[in-house]
Amino acid sequence: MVPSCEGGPAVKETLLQAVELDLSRPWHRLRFSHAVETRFEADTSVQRGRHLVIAGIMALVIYDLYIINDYAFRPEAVHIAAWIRFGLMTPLALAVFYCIRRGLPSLLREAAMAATIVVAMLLSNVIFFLSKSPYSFLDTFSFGLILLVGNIVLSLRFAFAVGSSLFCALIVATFVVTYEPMPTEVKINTLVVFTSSALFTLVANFRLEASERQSYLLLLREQLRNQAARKDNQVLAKISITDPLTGVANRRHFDTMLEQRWDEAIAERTMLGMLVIDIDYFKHYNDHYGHLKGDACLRQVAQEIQNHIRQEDDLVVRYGGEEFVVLLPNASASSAMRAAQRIRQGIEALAIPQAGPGVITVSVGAAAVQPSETMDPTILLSIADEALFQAKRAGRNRSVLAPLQDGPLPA
Ligand SMILES: Nc1nc2c(ncn2[C@@H]2O[C@H](COP(=O)(O)OP(=O)(O)OP(=O)(O)O)[C@@H](O)[C@H]2O)c(=O)[nH]1
Repeated sequence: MVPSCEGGPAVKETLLQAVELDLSRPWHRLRFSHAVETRFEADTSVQRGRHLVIAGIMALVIYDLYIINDYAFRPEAVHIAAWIRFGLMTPLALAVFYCIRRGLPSLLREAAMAATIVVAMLLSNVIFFLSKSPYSFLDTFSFGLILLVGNIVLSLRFAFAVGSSLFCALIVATFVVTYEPMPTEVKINTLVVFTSSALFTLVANFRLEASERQSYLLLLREQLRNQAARKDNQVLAKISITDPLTGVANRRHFDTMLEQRWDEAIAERTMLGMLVIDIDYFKHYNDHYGHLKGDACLRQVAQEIQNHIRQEDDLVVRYGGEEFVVLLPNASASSAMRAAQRIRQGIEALAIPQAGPGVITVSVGAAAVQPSETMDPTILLSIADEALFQAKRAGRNRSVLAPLQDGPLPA
């Protein structure tokens, strides 16, 4: 029985609270709160159905084998016993098992199984009652076995175990008391033995269900807690690599990814491209509109850069202040330059008004190299940065491709 953990975080949160509450419920309360009970049923119903059917078939086989018993000490009634066992009890029980196997709602499933126990008890009483054999009543002592099957082997849910035990007691009492050939002392003894069997098996039944439910609660709580912890870890991991203002990657993540992409490029013998993007005259914008508007502008620019890259492969990073870096795996110098132009034009097209005349623009330094073991990955950043410097010097709002292009760099 493994609890499943479906549903969103909020659902899991409330479920966890409900589980905690259920764990502190009074010892005599077996049922859980509604949400947990529903989950318990969903998680256990298939396995429980299977258990009921397998244990039920075993019990039925033994019930039918009692025909040997009938033959041994009430041979004159063996036909009627056979008819009751094979003609009535067996088809009825098989029909119930079939329905359970197909899937019944929990209450119906338990009720059907409890009713099968009551019918087995009724028919066993009918068999001994109809026989004229002087020893026929002897098997009333074994009726406790039927309780054993219902309350322990099948482990009927406690309420149903109590119900079926009461019905069985009523049936046994009725048949035993009205059965003439049985001496009174034996009747008393039969009823005492039966009642004690009922009580003992009910105590065992309660403990079985209580411990099954307790184990389920503990397991479910463990799973929900683990999931919550995993979720928290994922959130923390994401926070640790994200720039809080713009939502793109931060510099720490860039350092890791640059190394990683560099090694991949060496292994796969591919080019690695990079863009360094800097907003032009951002100080003017900030001074004119204030820091909050400046922040909003940075967010817009970051989003626009994101719009022009390959979402799965490329990485946008806020490198610092108003400077962004884009890492472009498997990109030649010309494709890095095309990406630079798309981004630069896209940002200009946003038409964010600058402090003076015109709109917010960016300058871009683009570079691409073929990485090798003898080179340091930071060289790529240096040459892209140098290209950015050229773009700024040449008047801004432009992209400049670093002179070292598709060929390998000197060590
Ligand atoms: N609003 C805001 N401004 C920032 C942030 N980080 C850096 N800045 C501002 O970005 C501006 C950068 O200015 P400079 O480095 O002088 O560069 P510039 O004015 O863009 O000039 P050029 O780069 O030469 O075109 C400064 O005014 C910083 O205060 C930030 O997180 N939010």
